[in-house]
Amino acid sequence: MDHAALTPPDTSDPQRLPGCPAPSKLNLFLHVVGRRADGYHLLQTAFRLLDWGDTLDFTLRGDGEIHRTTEVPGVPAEQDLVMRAARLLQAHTGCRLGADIALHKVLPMGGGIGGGSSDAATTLIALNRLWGTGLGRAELQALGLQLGADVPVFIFGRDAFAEGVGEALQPMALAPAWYVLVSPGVAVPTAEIFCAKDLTRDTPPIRMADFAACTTRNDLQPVACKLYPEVQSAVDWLMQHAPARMTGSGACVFAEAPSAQDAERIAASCPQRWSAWKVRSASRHPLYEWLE
Ligand SMILES: C[C@@](CO)(OP(=O)(O)O)[C@H](O)COP(=O)(O)OP(=O)(O)OC[C@H]1O[C@@H](n2ccc(N)nc2=O)[C@H](O)[C@@H]1O
Ligand SMILES: Nc1ncnc2c1ncn2[C@@H]1O[C@H](COP(=O)(O)OP(=O)(O)O)[C@@H](O)[C@H]1O
Repeated sequence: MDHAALTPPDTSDPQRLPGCPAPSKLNLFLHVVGRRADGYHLLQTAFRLLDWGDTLDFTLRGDGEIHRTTEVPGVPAEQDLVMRAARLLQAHTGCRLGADIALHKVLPMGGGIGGGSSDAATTLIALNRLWGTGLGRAELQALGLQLGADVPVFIFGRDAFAEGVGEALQPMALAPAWYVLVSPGVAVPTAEIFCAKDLTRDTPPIRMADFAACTTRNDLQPVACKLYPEVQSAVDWLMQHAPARMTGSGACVFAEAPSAQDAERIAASCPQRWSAWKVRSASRHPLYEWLE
């Protein structure tokens, strides 16, 4: 399947920000190196931003109310990370303005490609502009972390080597690449994978400088594949074409392709019961320039 590239929105109307992009991500590797006292896991991972994502429209309201104006199957408005992000920014800044927010969802949910987290990050970045609340990148990242471990990287806005629970970020220079992304049609709950008894939690830490030379893996993959056999089937299928790996806590599986044509050809041959896309890397978040 093909999709439109993400572009920055039209900013000509001070009351509206239509078509704000929320890109997806891959975890090129993911090592669990320890566990905090609160149960959260200490990770090392390489986040790669992708030129494919959801889009959101924001319209200013003067009455302080925040509404989601679109239906998102399986995500009631009150549980939507978008609504939680908007309320968090409003409370943090004491802003008296509100917004109508339309979320156009295209990313598979529970896919390990960070859709919900990216929607939340785009909401923080866009409303910070629309409301004129003036928070800087670091403050927005810290706010985003309250919503989820994956939110800060989308505000950071660049490919990153991440440590901690995913919030300690260093920029990473990665060559542009094409990927095949396969969604095996199951949603994997992140918490279930981190809770698993047989998860490897003691992978020795690596240094960012050694990333290219090291043998890496996704420590969450064996657990997800055991609990969700379709994920293992997708890895096995994609492996026939190129070295394949699961992203995040799953369920999506990806492989780098030598060219756009190869990515297209492999995606087109994906078994009918799954979805597959040709996806290009993005070196910057499309809203990167909006923050200092
Ligand atoms: C695994 C990763 C890799 O990028 O991505 P996804 O597969 O979700 O996209 C992330 O660490 C996920 O981040 P995110 O999806 O924001 O997770 P959160 O909402 O913060 O956490 C969901 C649950 O996962 C567990 N969790 C999450 C992150 C972490 N470092 N250790 C954990 O133990 C916790 O049980 C937490 O309650
Ligand atoms: N805006 C949103 N988009 C997607 N999922 C959301 C959103 N808000 C809350 N969620 C919840 O978060 C869960 C996982 O979100 P998602 O980001 O798609 O997956 P992952 O964490 O695997 O990358 C969903 O199953 C859903 O219950």
